[in-house]
Amino acid sequence: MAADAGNLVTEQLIECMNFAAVKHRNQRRKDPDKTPYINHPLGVAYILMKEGGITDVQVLQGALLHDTVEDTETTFEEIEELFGSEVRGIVAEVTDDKTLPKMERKRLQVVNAPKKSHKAKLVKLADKLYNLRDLERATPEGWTTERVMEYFRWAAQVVEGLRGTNQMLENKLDELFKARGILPET
Ligand SMILES: Nc1nc2c(ncn2[C@@H]2O[C@H](COP(=O)(O)OP(=O)(O)O)[C@@H](OP(=O)(O)OP(=O)(O)O)[C@H]2O)c(=O)[nH]1
Ligand SMILES: [Mn+2]
Repeated sequence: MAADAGNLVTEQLIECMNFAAVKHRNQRRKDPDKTPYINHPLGVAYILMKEGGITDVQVLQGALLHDTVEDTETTFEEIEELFGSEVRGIVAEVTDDKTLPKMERKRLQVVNAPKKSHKAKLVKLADKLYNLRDLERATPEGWTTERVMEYFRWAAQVVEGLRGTNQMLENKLDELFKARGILPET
């Protein structure tokens, strides 16, 4: 790759990391340590690169920004202005409508997963993989064992609709589901 092209990609990614860090600056994860929220979008992009083999810069940008509109005051217009329409599109596809009741949002994720673009499906697979591993690592404050198990069962339904997208990520998700008895052992 030409040096200039490489520098552009580096700049695009660092712009997103900084934007997400600023937007999520006051947020913490739900674990007892109150981990900074930014660890999550960074980790989702890291999973895509290191475990999914993904180098598509727009997918990685989408991963870094994927919770900014859903969880902060960020707008889609802002994302488009700074990062372009394709990144805006990926973020829009993975953003839940927080005005809907939680059960409806959860149901829509299952129903809509198969209709998502390939790039949005990649971000969703890595998001679920990160969150399930996070649940294995620490139980969010106030969550019962049953609620954790319910999240695994729901995530497995969403992942059903994302299959055929990235075998490496899907295999790692399947290992987690199997360990919980959610998929039949093959
Ligand atoms: N496992 C885990 N999740 C945490 C933690 N802190 C925050 N979260 C976030 O909580 C969401 C899952 O919790 P839920 O109770 O199911 O959903 P809610 O936040 O919308 O109410 C995920 O949102 P999301 O990334 O938008 O994904 P999704 O689950 O909505 O698809 C996840 O990123 C934590 O310590 N552990
Ligand atoms: Mn997320």
